Amino acid sequence: MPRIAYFGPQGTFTEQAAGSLAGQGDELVPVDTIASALASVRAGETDAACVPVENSVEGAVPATMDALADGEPVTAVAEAVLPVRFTVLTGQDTEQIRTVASHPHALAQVRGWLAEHLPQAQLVASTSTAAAAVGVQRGEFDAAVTAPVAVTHYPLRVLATDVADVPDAVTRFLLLRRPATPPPPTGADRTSIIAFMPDRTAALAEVLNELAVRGISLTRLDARPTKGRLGEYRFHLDMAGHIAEQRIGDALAALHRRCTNVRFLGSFPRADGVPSTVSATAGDTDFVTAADWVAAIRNGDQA
Ligand SMILES: O=C(O)C(=O)C[C@]1(C(=O)O)C=C[C@@H](O)C=C1
Repeated sequence: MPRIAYFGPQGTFTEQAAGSLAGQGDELVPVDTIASALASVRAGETDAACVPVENSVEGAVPATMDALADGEPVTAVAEAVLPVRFTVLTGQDTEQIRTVASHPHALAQVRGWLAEHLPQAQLVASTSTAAAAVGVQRGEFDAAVTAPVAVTHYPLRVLATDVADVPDAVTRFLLLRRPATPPPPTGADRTSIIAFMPDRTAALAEVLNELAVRGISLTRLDARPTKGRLGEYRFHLDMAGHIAEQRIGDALAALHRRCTNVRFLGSFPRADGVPSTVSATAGDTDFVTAADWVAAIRNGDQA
């Protein structure tokens, strides 16, 4: 039976995402950190891992960026986008709540609500929203900001539901496997890479230009320090399109020439189903016709 590791423990938003991406009969395996979810796939202990990648309010999840960049390559084969509204669970009377724990991304999305309803409480970072609920059960914290499903696993008092400073917040999750042939293109795909840049003037501008001249639309650009010298960064880029498409393959080949290293993180269908727009001169046939023309010249065969 295929096993999917997910960022747990039971009752996280990631468990919900993993459930929506799993096939029938897949076993969901909770692990405590994002790094250990990816480590279990790399080691072959599980077949896939589900982790959060970005939130519409708080941005990228740094632990996921680092776990994708370090270690053996893994590639995304699918994504899910979930609405994120929180439930506040407690084991105390409201007046006695002194500490509220959750994942830092979750705390950041309910800061306004906490200031209004629990102004006396100190905020404590936990490894995940569900880990905060476990902490409340153990008496380590007085309240936890969790995913709505957490209450089915951790029978605590529900202090509030539907809590969100930004009502339409969503988080995007990836399903990752050991590298294999990407799923076939659908016309509404995303390609994800990490570009390790040389320390050279305009290096990032050159990379972005390679995408721009091929009419490729970026859907995300995030920087993370390489943890080497101060000022050295790697860039996480998501773009509309699939590596099977000529303009994407051609652009990635150009980045391979320009960057210190490019890590391919997958081409997979977009959860929002938005089709890629292809400019008038960057369709697959434009590239094939152009390549045939060059080949003909090289063969002394110019029409
Ligand atoms: O802790 C969880 O429940 C998670 O799945 C992690 C996570 C995140 O990393 O952003 C997922 C969605 C919410 O934005 C808050 C926390």
